[in-house]
Amino acid sequence: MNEKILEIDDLTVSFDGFKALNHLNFSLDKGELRVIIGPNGAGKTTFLDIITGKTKPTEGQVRFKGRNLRPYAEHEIAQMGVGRKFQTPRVYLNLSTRENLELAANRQKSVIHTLFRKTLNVERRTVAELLETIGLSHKADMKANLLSHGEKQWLEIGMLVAQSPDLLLVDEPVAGLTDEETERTGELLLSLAESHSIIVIEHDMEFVRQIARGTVTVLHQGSVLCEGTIDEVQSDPRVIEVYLGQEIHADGPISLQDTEELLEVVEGV
Ligand SMILES: Nc1ncnc2c1ncn2[C@@H]1O[C@H](COP(=O)(O)OP(=O)(O)OP(=O)(O)O)[C@@H](O)[C@H]1O
Repeated sequence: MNEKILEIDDLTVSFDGFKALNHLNFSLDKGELRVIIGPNGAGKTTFLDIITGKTKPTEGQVRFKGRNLRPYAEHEIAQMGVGRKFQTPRVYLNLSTRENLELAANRQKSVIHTLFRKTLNVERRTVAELLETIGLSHKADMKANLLSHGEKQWLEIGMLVAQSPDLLLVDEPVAGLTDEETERTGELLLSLAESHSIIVIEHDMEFVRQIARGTVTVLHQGSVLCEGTIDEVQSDPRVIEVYLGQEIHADGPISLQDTEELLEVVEGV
């Protein structure tokens, strides 16, 4: 059996009695890139909040590298090797691309000797390597405020990678990007997936098709509705139903093309 980097058992998160996550079970293999999709309100953000320690479970357990995360604060979980990329880039606009990366890399150095990370699993990449990875070597000395939205996203991904996380959590990385930027973001995530475990939350189904090489997880009403390849989940009548918010009655199996058309309709709403 593959080594698990993340294991979530029977997790429930209640907000004043409302279950944002409801008896959710999930696991991620070390080195896996997993895409999570789900309609609005499915619990995707709460799911990431639980892994990073921003929100604590009402019931159930999250284990990262075999360790129960419950006793640890958000910053401690980050030091243990969980990096999160928020939807909106959080880079220092008055600093250059290179300076932003240097800052992120140095921040890691200062915590290297903490209780949790006496040795680094992944050798820290140099700033020059990071610039190359994110495709911004030619803009290394440009102030971040002059970068495009897509370039800021890549810079922030580079800043996360500078901290050598074992697990990267990426929340809707292509919202507001051009088609070309979206494709390049996909290529960047696929190249990072060669050396990291990654969870990507995404709405854009075309982008999901670009990056999903293995299992896709569909969340609905705080639980895992189904898991499978992108083709399997897109042709699963339960997925179509929750995306449309209504029951689909079909005499025969629903074809992938039908599903894609339906999803396009849903996304276009
Ligand atoms: N702090 C909170 N207090 C009360 N309810 C909350 C809180 N955070 C989230 N919820 C509710 O939990 C449910 C799941 O929210 P969540 O943001 O995790 O969903 P999501 O899948 O990320 O949705 P979206 O795709 O719209 O971002 C929603 O119904 C939301 O209103």
